[in-house]
Amino acid sequence: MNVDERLELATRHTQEVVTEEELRTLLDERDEPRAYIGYAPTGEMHIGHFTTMRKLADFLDAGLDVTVLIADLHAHLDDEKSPFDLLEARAAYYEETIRAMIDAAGADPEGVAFVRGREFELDEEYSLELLRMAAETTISRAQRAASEVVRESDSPKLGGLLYPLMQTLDVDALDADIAYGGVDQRGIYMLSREILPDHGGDAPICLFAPLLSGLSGGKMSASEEASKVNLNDSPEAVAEKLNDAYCPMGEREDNGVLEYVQHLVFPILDEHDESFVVERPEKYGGDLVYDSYEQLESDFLEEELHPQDLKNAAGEYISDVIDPIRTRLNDNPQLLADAYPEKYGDETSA
Ligand SMILES: N[C@@H](Cc1ccc(O)cc1)C(=O)O
Repeated sequence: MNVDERLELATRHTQEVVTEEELRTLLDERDEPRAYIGYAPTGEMHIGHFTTMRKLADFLDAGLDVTVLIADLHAHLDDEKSPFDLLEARAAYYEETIRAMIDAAGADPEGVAFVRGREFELDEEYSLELLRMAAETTISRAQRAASEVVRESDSPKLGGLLYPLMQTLDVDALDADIAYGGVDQRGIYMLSREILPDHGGDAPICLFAPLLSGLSGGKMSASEEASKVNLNDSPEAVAEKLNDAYCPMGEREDNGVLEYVQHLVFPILDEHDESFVVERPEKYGGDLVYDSYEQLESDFLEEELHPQDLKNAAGEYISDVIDPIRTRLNDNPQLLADAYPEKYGDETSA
């Protein structure tokens, strides 16, 4: 593969690359540059996570050395989203689910390194550099950097300010050339680009995935169950969420159904050389077969493809795509029971 091909693979379906020139140079100079993505194990994982994660398959194909950081301490630093005594259980659930997602995306999870934050974030050298950074960074700068990520509150805690500094130090500790994440991570990594060179590291090249709409229109919300498909939702639950989704005839804006078909379903179908089939009775014109998202979208915008038909088909494809992950989680109910005892604990603790 030449540099252009690797660049195209590494950047497709992303929203922003900072900067493409730096990335090209990196790919040109190095056969196996290092990329990482971090996840703070807080709420349950959903198809938004899967969409972001799917790109790791592209990274591996482009010859990158990929690390997934399970940022356990960050999950607690962010307004105690995860209680301290649940960090290990949530980290275990995230790691297993992420492995299943990588597998379902057509890549080999064995080819990805997994690391927990606390394995290196408590090292002396790391801690010392963190204190130096804390001494130099203003509260308002740290707050601004983390504002899209750390939960807002009327009385912000110190943990949320250390959060972006530690995320910055992680880049260096993991020796990553590339930081990848949702575009909500942008503020933090722009801070990293600015200050890391003064702290013994290099400014990371950043790749940002788009943040997709929720299914009920507007942003996907962790607290709004109907707005997202969880990775352990049954086929019936997926069908129901899709059926209730916001998907007005001929409209693209805030249309989560279209976005998931574009960013999750099509890339995975492409991987298997399959097309997207919308089954329709003969009297409504018969089946529609799409080989590309662009064809599907143009039919939808021209109102050739009815929202209900799209929802039915999208529900089945999304359900198929998450099926191997659902199976892994159902085979090991203890993972969810330990990670979210209030929601799943009773089912298995008898
Ligand atoms: N900020 C990321 C988690 C993360 C933590 C530390 C990192 O180094 C990278 C990413 C999130 O929102 O989930």
